[in-house]
Amino acid sequence: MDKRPIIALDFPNREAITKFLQHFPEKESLYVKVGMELFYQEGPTIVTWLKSCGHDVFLDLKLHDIPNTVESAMRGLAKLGVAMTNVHAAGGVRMMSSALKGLEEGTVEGKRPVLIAVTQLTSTSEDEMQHDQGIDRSLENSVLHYAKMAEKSGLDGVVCSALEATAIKKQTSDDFVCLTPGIRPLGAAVGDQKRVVTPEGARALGASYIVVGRPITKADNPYQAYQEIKQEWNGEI
Ligand SMILES: O=C(O)c1cc(=O)[nH]c(=O)n1[C@@H]1O[C@H](COP(=O)(O)O)[C@@H](O)[C@H]1O
Repeated sequence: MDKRPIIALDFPNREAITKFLQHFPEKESLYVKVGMELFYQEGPTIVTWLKSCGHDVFLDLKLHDIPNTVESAMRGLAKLGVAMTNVHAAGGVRMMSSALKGLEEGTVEGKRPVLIAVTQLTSTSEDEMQHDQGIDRSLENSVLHYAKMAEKSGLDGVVCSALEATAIKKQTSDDFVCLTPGIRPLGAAVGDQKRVVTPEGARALGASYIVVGRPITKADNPYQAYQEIKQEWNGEI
């Protein structure tokens, strides 16, 4: 379990991030997430820059394509030296294994980035999953299925809601990662998320990491919001 909540930097450009990070003490090393909104605008240099500021980066591009394409993309992304990255488990075992192969081969120095697979997005409800994806099982079963496929492919863990973390932990190895977005402190606006859990709830349910965006990025005082969420996540309040 990482003590730092991962902050989702869902901003359009570097200028907006610079403004946001001014709320934080300069020397504080954060764990931040660069997603597609930012990466598609700023490209790989945004990762290099955040790392040079002393932050760890989770590169969330949710790759999902044919195995050969994903393998080559991962081989290139590995050079950025991010701490963690991801693919969609729906791409299947062959695609996930290829992603891992590309990442391993592309890692030139240091440790290979942690590789995890998105199961069912935390914005998806069971009804939506069954209707839109035509999956005739419970949401928890679908997430568990994907988690086992990810483990079989050699991946380090999955992205899921903390609601499924306990069940996943029971059926996978001890160090299997459950990274959980959809985190909302009590009373916070839920927005488009469906399977939400508080920071304290995520800890109690066995999450390995929490990812938090809007409750921090849209707060009047982002640093205070971050500190409160961090304390709750670490069981300090
Ligand atoms: O892979 C992710 O990070 C992810 C997976 C998922 O199932 N749900 C999910 O919300 N995320 C990401 O986590 C972040 C959550 O942001 P907030 O809803 O603002 O806290 C966003 O950047 C999403 O892209």
